[in-house]
Amino acid sequence: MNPVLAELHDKARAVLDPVHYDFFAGGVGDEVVLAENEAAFRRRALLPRVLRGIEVRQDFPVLISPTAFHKLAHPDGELATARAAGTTTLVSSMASTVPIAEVVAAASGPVWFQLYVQPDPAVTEALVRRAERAGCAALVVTADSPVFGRHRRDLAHGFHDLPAGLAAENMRDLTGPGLRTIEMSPAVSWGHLDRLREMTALPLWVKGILHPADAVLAVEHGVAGIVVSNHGGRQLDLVPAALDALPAVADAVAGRVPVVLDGGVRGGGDIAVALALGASAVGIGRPVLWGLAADGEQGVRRVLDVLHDEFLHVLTLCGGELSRDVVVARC
Ligand SMILES: Cc1cc2nc3c(=O)[nH]c(=O)nc-3n(C[C@H](O)[C@H](O)[C@H](O)COP(=O)(O)O)c2cc1C
Ligand SMILES: O=C(O)C(=O)c1ccccc1
Repeated sequence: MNPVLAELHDKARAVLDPVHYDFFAGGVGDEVVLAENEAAFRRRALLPRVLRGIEVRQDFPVLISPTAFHKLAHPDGELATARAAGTTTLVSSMASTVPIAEVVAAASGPVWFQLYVQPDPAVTEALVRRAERAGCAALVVTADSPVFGRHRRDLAHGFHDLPAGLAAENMRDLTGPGLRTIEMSPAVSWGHLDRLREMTALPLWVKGILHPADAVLAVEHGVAGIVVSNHGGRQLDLVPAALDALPAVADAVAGRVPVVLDGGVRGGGDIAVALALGASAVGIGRPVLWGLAADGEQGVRRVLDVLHDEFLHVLTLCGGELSRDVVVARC
């Protein structure tokens, strides 16, 4: 792994309360998928093209994936993440410990709002209005969580609640005074997505697609984009690595909407592999949390800078362009 990312992860592990480290680091069940997300990249090799005479000039195809409770990592929480994002799109978790309006105000680039559709439609609508008023540029509905994942590390620690003074601030005073808890609901369906599309002019993304048939349904329901994701191995521990699910989803979508991949991206080479297999960009989850815990805004900035620098380097070594044929199995 890149030594800067390794150093930030080590420092995060050292400074965080072990309960909070395990909340961030952990996955569901036996954590098979957690490990597979990273291992899947190591099972691929890049087959570069040469002598193409291309000087790479390319946008940084990275988003910050939504992760909950940044104040557990650093006192500045999501404000530090937003400041560090620069021009990188920040997908801000509905479960942020800073209200979305303050996250957007701290950011200089686009902020998208990640939403778990709530069983009470009035609460969902209030959250959408909150995101709109804040100035969010898109809504990302997470579809892979009909129930909370069973995270054994959290259960072993008895970690259920945020410490005193921290809260999921977007849930404050939504339809009455006080704090609401975030609920997951197996009743959430494509119908809810349709209602969201009618409710708001914001581009609507869906996150947590693995099956190509669901990708087709998402396109038919008018989404602006799809995030191929297994929630960083935190929901169902029997699914494929996110990278292994990507090609079939990309084929099914056939360029009609952008496809973003998240899960296990830990270096510039991983970004290149995901792009070659059909992603238009990748999302970064835990490495951002390690940067934040290790060194606040500066740590997150270092994570993004290292990934950007490595990606451009790899892309140049690959001849400047990525297509499916430049990725082969590493047997
Ligand atoms: C600590 C933690 C909290 C997360 N919280 C959310 C969340 O609130 N909403 C969401 O859609 N995904 C959430 N995710 C999933 C991430 O958006 C993303 O899919 C995943 O972390 C990507 O994998 P990576 O960590 O290997 O980069 C969370 C992940 C972690 C590790
Ligand atoms: O931990 C998670 O993966 C997650 O998505 C979440 C959702 C709501 C509250 C806290 C975490």
